[in-house]
Amino acid sequence: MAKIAVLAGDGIGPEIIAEGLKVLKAVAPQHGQDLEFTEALVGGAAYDATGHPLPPETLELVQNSDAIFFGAVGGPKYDVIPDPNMRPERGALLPLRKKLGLYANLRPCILYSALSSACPLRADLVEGGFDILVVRELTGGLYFGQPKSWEGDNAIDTCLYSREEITRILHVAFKAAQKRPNKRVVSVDKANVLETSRLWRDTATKVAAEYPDVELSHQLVDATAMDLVRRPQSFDVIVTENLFGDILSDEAAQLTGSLGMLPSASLGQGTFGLYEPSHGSAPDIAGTGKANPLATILSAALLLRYSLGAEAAALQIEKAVEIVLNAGHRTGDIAETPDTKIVTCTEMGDLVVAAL
Ligand SMILES: NC(=O)C1=CN([C@@H]2O[C@H](COP(=O)(O)OP(=O)(O)OC[C@H]3O[C@@H](n4cnc5c(N)ncnc54)[C@H](O)[C@@H]3O)[C@@H](O)[C@H]2O)C=CC1
Ligand SMILES: CC(C)CC(=O)C(=O)O
Ligand SMILES: [Mg+2]
Repeated sequence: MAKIAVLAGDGIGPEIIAEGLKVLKAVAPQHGQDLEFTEALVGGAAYDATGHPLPPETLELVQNSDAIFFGAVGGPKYDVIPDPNMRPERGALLPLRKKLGLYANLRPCILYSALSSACPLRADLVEGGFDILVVRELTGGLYFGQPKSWEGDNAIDTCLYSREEITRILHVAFKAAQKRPNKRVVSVDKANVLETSRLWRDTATKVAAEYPDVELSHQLVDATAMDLVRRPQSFDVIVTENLFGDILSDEAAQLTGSLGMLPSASLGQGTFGLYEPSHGSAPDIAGTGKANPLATILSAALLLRYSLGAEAAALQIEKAVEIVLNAGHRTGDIAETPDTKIVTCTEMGDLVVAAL
């Protein structure tokens, strides 16, 4: 039996996780997967209940699980907690990633053909769709480097990377590229001004020598941001550091129609992983039924693929999502026109279950 820790979190977290669970519970038995789900508090919900965004019980649960199914954390209510390290993002999500060694964040940005008109780009730029895999380094860089402080009118964040940290994420990217038809990696940095980026570029060039079948190119992050909207189809695998990957993947997500379409897998050395939509807690739509659960449902597929090795089950979910989209069902964020009939978060989950 595989143990899945379910951490729904804040805002739309509980709404989208409910739909992801529905799908997991429907598909797993069809593939001989016996899953045990245990829910625990995280983020603002945990802070409200226990005074800590990552209570020891939650940490213990995840450390004894095979995978984490995660919603989202944070929201304006928690931005005023005096100690920033007690806020949901810095007090729960980042420590979870770091403590569990989840350094590789995979974000597959795929434009489904049914959603081509939900993409904000000109039709001729995305005809035939695109399939970009963003490989984001997740436990280093500016989000974690010390010192980190704000005193009076001065604040500091530290960007720190070791060659070892860069090497291991590059191997993830090159191995992923080897399995894809185009076998191309763009390593994104800011090597014209940042020392960490100079080390990154040097390391990328060295690691590339071990993958002669994969084509490596380097690009500065500002130009990548531009090219994503100018020629998205030119990208295959993008590998980059934590902050750049955070920003570029939201940009790429919108090209697929909505941030509500972008799943993610956060992986380390073994099969353990944390699976969450790439978006946040969307406080502006929480409780309205407007949340798109597809990023979470697609993250459930990644959980089956990477932590449980259940490729057929993962493909079944991905196919079901495609069927639902091809049939014209839309949540508001991916509606093409004001006249498009909108389904709720729960209805979208039900439609995917029905299409499995
Ligand atoms: N992994 C996590 O838990 C993350 C947490 N956050 C936190 O979430 C809170 C809100 O942050 P924002 O900057 O507003 O980012 P956000 O990703 O929550 O929302 C950005 C925009 O996208 C929309 N959106 C996001 N997910 C959607 C979905 N599934 N369906 C339909 N629309 C969706 C929202 O309504 C909003 O207009 C903050 O406290 C932030 O720190 C942000 C990103 C990731
Ligand atoms: C707390 C943030 C780093 C979360 C986020 O924006 C992300 O992981 O994409
Ligand atoms: Mg982000």
